[in-house]
Amino acid sequence: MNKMERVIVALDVDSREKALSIVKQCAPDISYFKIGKQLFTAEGPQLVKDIKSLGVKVFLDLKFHDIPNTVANAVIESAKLGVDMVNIHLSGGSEMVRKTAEKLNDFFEKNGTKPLLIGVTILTSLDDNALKEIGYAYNTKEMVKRLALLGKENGANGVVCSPLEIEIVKEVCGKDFITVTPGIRPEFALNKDDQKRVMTPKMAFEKGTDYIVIGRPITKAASIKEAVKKLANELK
Ligand SMILES: O=c1ccn([C@@H]2O[C@H](COP(=O)(O)O)[C@@H](O)[C@H]2O)c(=O)[nH]1
Repeated sequence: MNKMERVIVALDVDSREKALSIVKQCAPDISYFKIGKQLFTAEGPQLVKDIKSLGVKVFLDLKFHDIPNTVANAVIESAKLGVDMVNIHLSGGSEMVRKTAEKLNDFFEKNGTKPLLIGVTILTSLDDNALKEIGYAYNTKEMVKRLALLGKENGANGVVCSPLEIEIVKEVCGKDFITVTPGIRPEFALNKDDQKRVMTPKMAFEKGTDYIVIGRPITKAASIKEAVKKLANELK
């Protein structure tokens, strides 16, 4: 896959019309889109199916975090929508991850297809001070490493982490364990907004990430088409 095929654009908008307009403006250079809590809450599962029917890939970013039975069943409902990637919070614990992975494997046996199961490690909006405030005993790098291992050992296909931890995740979990990295700020839009652990897209790919997630630098650009072009140039 070339780099642009590994760019996931976050559709963080409040309506179907806006989401479909972004998808159209990104085409044909970008073919992977992320539906998160805002858009899903506004428009529901039908929009997920409709975006999938355009022939693009969908990452359903609902970051499930609950008791094992609830998370596993919610992930199965996501799989039924035909999405390509789903995620859960790894801080939900090993039993939650294992049960979800097992249920997804059963789903695969019956349907011949399943989404990638990706575990969220530490949100890219958090830094070491924020982890201290929450009461975590380790810094961001160590926490990401520990949670990534927990994910790998219990059946996740990869993790969401910041680009700063790509190398450590690959080192401890192996190069085939997928990294999905938000916290991406291209040279043409370096404002961090609420992100703390960031990197440029070019550097993130150089560090070995599998996918980058990018939202506002593209979706809030004066011209989405122009921003996509600039991103493609940066990645050349
Ligand atoms: O740790 C995480 C997990 C998910 N996200 C999501 O990625 C995008 C990033 O958007 P930007 O506008 O490029 O900052 C957004 O949908 C988040 O919910 C993340 O940023 N960090």
